Amino acid sequence: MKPDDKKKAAAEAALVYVESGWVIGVGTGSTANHFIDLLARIKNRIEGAVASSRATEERLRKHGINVLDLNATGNLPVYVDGADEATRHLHLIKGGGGALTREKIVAAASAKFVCIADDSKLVDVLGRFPLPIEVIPMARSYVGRRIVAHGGEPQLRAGFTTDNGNLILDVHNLEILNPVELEGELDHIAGAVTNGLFARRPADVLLLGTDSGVDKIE
Ligand SMILES: O=C(CO)[C@H](O)[C@H](O)COP(=O)(O)O
Repeated sequence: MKPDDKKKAAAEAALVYVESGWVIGVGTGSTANHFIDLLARIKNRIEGAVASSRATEERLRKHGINVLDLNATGNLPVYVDGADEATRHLHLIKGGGGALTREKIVAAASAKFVCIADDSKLVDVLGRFPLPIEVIPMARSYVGRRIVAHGGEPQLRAGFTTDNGNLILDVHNLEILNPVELEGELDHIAGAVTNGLFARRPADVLLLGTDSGVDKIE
């Protein structure tokens, strides 16, 4: 099965976590896009969705799905989003699409985080995928030096600005043996808005599209 078909299968399996009358959180990326396209089929049964990026907001609106502001909804029952890497402990690297800050906010405000991905995303140790860090532009060099002190190799994502007007440093060569600790340490660097580790608020369920169906890890 092609990776995209596996992503679609995982997205379809996430629909059972959506209940009638709910406002749900929706992530960003190609797997989340499959989920949005499938969600359109049941759009009349849900109240609406909170988007984790402008791109997602646009796609939801195109399907006629009601888009709501997180400030108006309060906490959400469920958030559905993809990941760049995931472990069996449900720790994730996210932010390949650069939406990590809004994704982390919506995940934090949701009772359940359902992560959808194809099985190529499952790893034993996080870090082969470069860890994205959103930084305030004036802090780019400072944050970079602090990352080097952590043993990482930061690379500026060229020509990219986040929905929040910031930059992304993609950090290579990290072997992340303790994601909970590293997430906290990186959170304390001045000028680093968000790092792409989702370990302090991990996924609650991981739905992985495989050649033989969808595996559920929880
Ligand atoms: O974190 C993300 C965007 O910021 C995405 O969830 C992540 O990059 C996975 O993308 P895709 O579903 O296209 O493989």
